[in-house]
Amino acid sequence: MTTIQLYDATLRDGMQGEGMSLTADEKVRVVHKLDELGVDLVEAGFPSSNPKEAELFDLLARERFAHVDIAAFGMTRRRGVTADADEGLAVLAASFAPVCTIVGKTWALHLEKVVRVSAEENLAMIGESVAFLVAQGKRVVYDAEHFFDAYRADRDYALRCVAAAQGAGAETVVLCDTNGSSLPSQIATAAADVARVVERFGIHCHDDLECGVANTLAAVEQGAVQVQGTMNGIGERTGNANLISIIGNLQTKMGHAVLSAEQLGRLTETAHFVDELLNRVPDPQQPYVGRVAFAHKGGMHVAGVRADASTFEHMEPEAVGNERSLLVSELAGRATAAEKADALGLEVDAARVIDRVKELEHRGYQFEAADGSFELLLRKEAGVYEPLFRLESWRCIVEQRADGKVETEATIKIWVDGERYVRTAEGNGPVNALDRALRDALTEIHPHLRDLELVNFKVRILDETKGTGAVTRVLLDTSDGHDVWGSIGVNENVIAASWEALVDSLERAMQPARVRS
Ligand SMILES: CC(=O)SCCNC(=O)CCNC(=O)[C@H](O)C(C)(C)COP(=O)(O)OP(=O)(O)OC[C@H]1O[C@@H](n2cnc3c(N)ncnc32)[C@H](O)[C@@H]1OP(=O)(O)O
Ligand SMILES: CC(=O)C(=O)O
Repeated sequence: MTTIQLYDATLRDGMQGEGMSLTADEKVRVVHKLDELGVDLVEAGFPSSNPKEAELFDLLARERFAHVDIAAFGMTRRRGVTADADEGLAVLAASFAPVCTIVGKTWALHLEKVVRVSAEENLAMIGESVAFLVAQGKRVVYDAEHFFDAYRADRDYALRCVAAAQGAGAETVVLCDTNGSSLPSQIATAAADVARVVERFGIHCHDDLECGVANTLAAVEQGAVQVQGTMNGIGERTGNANLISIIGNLQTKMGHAVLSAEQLGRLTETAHFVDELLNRVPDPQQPYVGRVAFAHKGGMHVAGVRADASTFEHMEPEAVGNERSLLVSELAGRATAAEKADALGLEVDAARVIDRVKELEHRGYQFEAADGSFELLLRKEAGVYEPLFRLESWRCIVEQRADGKVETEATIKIWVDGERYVRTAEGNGPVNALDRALRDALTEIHPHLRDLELVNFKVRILDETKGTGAVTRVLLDTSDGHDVWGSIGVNENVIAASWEALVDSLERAMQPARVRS
């Protein structure tokens, strides 16, 4: 089977997306990550564009990569200058990068409105620019910008443009759907035509019609041997074709061994690494690598997965470094409760557990994001639940002073092992003050509760139409540094709802270690 080259454009085209920016050092880290993943070519940037890109190329020149080759990006010579006098091409020629990717025009609209050259002059710009870089010892990738729009406008001229690049020595000619305006059938027709004229062609798609990945695969089916894309599909406008999904599809659906099994197992961590560096929250629904890409919620689905995961999964999540999860909710059936209880080593009446979940969700609870509270519910049903303390009372005072400052103080009175604890604490809000007072008492007996961190606090009003009489749902995420769990509280009073979630979060921290499902 043909070997497909993986070409990552995250650091060039990806950075053309709104809000996308990385420092030169961060970009170097991305290249190392892509190298570990097994990407063949990384388009690191446009070295003649700005000082940061120039600095990046200086940094990259000192790095060593196991597999990846760096491509420097630029464009064909400007009109009216020779290739050897063109400043942009000179920067590419001087770069350490073994590969130079240059973009050139194909579409009459651009010849008329943007570069303002004749069709023949454009062919000369393409051929001379490629030939110049080849003569400088570079491997040249030629990006045929707007190829598919051009093909629809004037098929013969579009084919002459790519033939000119190939004739001048381009290693690969890449068909670009620059405006993302094409559908898979259009890509397939044009790519099949190109395959008759050009030996090695690649594909570069944008996602304006949400067809970026499908279009890329359609071109591969017609013989494309290089696939260009970006991590998580970042890029100009609606983004580029998502290389993560392209890799997943090529490898697991189309039989192209683009990565080793070990490298494929890094797909999820690589996708998340790039999101983290860009300060983006990973899309939970992203195919292959999203947090819920293999999450099952419908009771009938969970029952199927319990019998054989392939009943409701297109592949083993572990193969791409992801994991399966089962979501507990009012849509669950007995199988979900049974699976969760099994993982904790608990024996429960699964039907009763699910009835209880459904009844609680009807009252405003939501267990999907409250795995800690659900675990406690299971333990109560299994008869192995031990409360941390017995509550006598809690009280919160919020005081606004004349100078505008708001002070909060909480007092808790609890009983543990027959002993009464009364504690008062201040906080930056009622929940913080209650947490401090409660943990002040409990850490005397359970010191490790001191290490817990409340990492997320979400409040939702469930019946807005009732105004201040509405029910409030509080979701709390707690971390012990290794594990994060969610807990939930529901009450008409927001502080009471918060207290309930807080107590669940601490009680969950006291439960014995268990297996996750
Ligand atoms: C489809 C793509 O994604 S291509 C990559 C797009 N990415 C970027 O543009 C990011 C980096 N770009 C830059 O830093 C700047 O645009 C630069 C340094 C490349 C050029 O800057 P400037 O010289 O100020 O030109 P500007 O950005 O306005 O671009 C228009 C010029 O480029 C010329 N041009 C555009 N495409 C091409 C091409 N493929 N080949 C030759 N010339 C081209 C136009 O003719 C125009 O020249 P003119 O001003 O003499 O008429
Ligand atoms: C080259 C490129 O990024 C494009 O044509 O979309």
